[in-house]
Amino acid sequence: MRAIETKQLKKMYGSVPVVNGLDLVVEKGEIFGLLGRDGAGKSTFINMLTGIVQQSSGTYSLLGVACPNAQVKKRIGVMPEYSALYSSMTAVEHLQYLSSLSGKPAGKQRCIDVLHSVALAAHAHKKSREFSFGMIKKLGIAQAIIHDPELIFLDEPTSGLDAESVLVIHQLIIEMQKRGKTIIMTSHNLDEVERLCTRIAIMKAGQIVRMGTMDELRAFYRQTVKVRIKHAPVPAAQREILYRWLKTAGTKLEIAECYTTIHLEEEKKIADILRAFHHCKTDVYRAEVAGPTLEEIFLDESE
Ligand SMILES: Nc1ncnc2c1ncn2[C@@H]1O[C@H](COP(=O)(O)OP(=O)(O)OP(=O)(O)O)[C@@H](O)[C@H]1O
Repeated sequence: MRAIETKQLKKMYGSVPVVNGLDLVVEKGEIFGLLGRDGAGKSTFINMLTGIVQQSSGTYSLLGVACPNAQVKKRIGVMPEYSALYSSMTAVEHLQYLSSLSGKPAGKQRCIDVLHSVALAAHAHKKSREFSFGMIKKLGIAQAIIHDPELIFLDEPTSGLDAESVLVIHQLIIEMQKRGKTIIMTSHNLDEVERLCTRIAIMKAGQIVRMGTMDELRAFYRQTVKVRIKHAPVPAAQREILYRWLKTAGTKLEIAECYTTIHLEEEKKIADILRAFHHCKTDVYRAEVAGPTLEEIFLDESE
């Protein structure tokens, strides 16, 4: 079953398309990562799917049901971007209250169990006015899952949390997936996305510019091979000829005194590069060939 399907989903603010006609399918059971620089449109996209923002055009369905739909809302969980908390209510009281609003009131023990799963059980009975930023964030995740939803939206679930809490949240996300839940998450933590997500979409200016599993993204980029060469300083008389040649041989050339990095379309061009250095009377000490990391893919795409 499809957890999410959007067709040409669009949001305009004035004349600016902030989300520009997105077609996306997320299958049930996926942990789907949305990446993109600040302002790429990730939150707006999620806000449309969760009914917080109304789309300008296009359609979407959640859990196989055309939306917006009040019944489906009960089957999804949303971590709020900014939690509006009642200062005199404890964590447990918040969860009890919020779950009752969702139509699936949670008992005290269920609340404590969920707080435990987000590493907040120790503060279960603390009033929210005494909460730190990290505690508020964890309560936001607890709020998203308290009613045991099938589809969970997490907007930067671990940003600002300490390392131990990050691990607890990662474990929670993995366990939820094992229980058949679908998770869609945004993150600026590329390691996290790489570790957790079954598929990743990279957003830029309201559009998805690249999407796939980590292996697919890597395979796509494997077409360009990054070669980093450590070499002797290039003799002044040879510089122009070598640099001109390198520019025609590859893309994304970075030149420093004794290091040159170049992206090549084909691996077999590496030999030509090394010959060019030799021809220009420059000793090569080391040549490293690297596939792209997710960070490089992300930065390339969102430039
Ligand atoms: N209510 C609004 N009115 C006008 N413009 C808005 C509104 N909400 C968002 N925008 C603009 O839409 C664009 C996308 O914002 P959005 O918050 O969706 O990006 P994002 O990818 O989630 O960024 P971040 O990673 O910083 O959260 C930005 O240029 C933002 O300024």
